[in-house]
Amino acid sequence: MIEANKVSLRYADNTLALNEVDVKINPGELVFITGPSGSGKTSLLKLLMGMEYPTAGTLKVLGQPMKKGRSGKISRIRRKIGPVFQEFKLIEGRTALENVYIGMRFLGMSPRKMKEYATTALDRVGLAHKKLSPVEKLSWGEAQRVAIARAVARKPHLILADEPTGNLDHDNAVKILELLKSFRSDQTAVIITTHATHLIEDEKDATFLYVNKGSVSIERRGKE
Ligand SMILES: Nc1ncnc2c1ncn2[C@@H]1O[C@H](COP(=O)(O)OP(=O)(O)OP(=O)(O)O)[C@@H](O)[C@H]1O
Repeated sequence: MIEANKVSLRYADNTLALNEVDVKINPGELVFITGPSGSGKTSLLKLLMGMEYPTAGTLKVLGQPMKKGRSGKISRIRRKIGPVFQEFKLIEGRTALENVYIGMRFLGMSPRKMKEYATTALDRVGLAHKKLSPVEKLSWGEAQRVAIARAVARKPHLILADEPTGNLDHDNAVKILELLKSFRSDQTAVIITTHATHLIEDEKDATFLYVNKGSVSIERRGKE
């Protein structure tokens, strides 16, 4: 589902954010990306989302080569990806339900189906009772769960979460990780960057990508 061969990313100012990364991720994998601040974790997620392109090497996501000039095909791939980024980009003045709809707007679904999927997603994140609340009236943790509902409502094949445990106390960080992990399925891989290594060190069935100064090493644990 993801195949990176000697992928590098050099930004316009010449910063080498990723250096010859080789990684293969299979459908249904749970992946944690860890590493020091500035090591390249977000850059890796941006490549997977098609927000940046490799400046060397080859990257395929869900069978699609991720390179410049393929924006039509890449936007079709993006529909199969559910991103949860640090700044949630929820739309104020709109309800939780409307914010989840917005994530599905380009999928060509009927309004009835969209409502059904959005309602199910809000239910899964424990916010059915807040679906008609404007998002600015929600707590930070609730807003984060709306962002997760928005990412998962379309039933993506790949969920990408950038530092979802940041800004959360221990109990809520554990809950958010459990919630994200619950969306893993045979078809859906879940990839999470986190600084909270103490919360994931006991994971027995997961893949760990350790990023250090743009290099990535991989450890696979569990059911092979
Ligand atoms: N748009 C950009 N232009 C130039 N350099 C960038 C850009 N974005 C990130 N960088 C640099 O690339 C390197 C990797 O950054 P990245 O954001 O991927 O790290 P990170 O591991 O996600 O860090 P953090 O844990 O602090 O979020 C850093 O040196 C950063 O300063």
